[in-house]
Amino acid sequence: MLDGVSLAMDAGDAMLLTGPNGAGKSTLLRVLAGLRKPDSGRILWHGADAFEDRSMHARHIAYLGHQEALKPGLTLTENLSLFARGRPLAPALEAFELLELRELPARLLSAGQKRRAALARIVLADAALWLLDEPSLGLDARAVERLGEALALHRRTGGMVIATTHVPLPLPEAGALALPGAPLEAAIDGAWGAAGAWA
Ligand SMILES: Nc1ncnc2c1ncn2[C@@H]1O[C@H](COP(=O)(O)OP(=O)(O)OP(=O)(O)O)[C@@H](O)[C@H]1O
Repeated sequence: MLDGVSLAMDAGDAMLLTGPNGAGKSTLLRVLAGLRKPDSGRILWHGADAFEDRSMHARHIAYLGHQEALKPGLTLTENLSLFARGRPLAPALEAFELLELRELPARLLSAGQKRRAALARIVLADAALWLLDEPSLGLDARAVERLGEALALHRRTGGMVIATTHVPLPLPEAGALALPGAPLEAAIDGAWGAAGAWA
């Protein structure tokens, strides 16, 4: 499904992954995140193979999947603290207007608030490469604006973004990679493969 896919990123770059349902966008993101090994091809970070040193690769990555990965019984502050490694929470909470909700258990957050919390975790991660699977899913217009500001700040400071989407995202001057989708038999055969490199 991902045969022949090749992309390279530099500091400040952004890339949009598009394509029909089932085209392999989420799969490619998971491969890039080091969560799934490609059948063939390589992921290189400054020339070093990501799968030879997964913990090194993980340090460069902040990955947002479809699930928000919040512990429902913990407050937002407690949830984010799990990822903070001593970094202050306030800038990440502020970026998505979550300060007033910080003492609420995650189970009481609305779908859009949970998405904002998951995005705050990405900001907090302080990672060079953000891998975002449909980051604007469930966000209202104001939150999409805040997302745009967070993305712009990340890129201005040398960060990189790869995002899947079915809708326009506030990501100006992003490159685009359209995955065409694959015949059902190819998906069933498990024709995985990816090649990628970024300087
Ligand atoms: N672990 C897996 N084993 C086998 N097939 C899988 C696995 N995960 C996903 N697939 C299949 O791979 C294809 C690509 O899935 P993927 O989630 O990457 O698509 P997508 O482009 O992100 O789709 P969407 O736009 O619906 O989010 C689908 O046909 C899916 O059923």
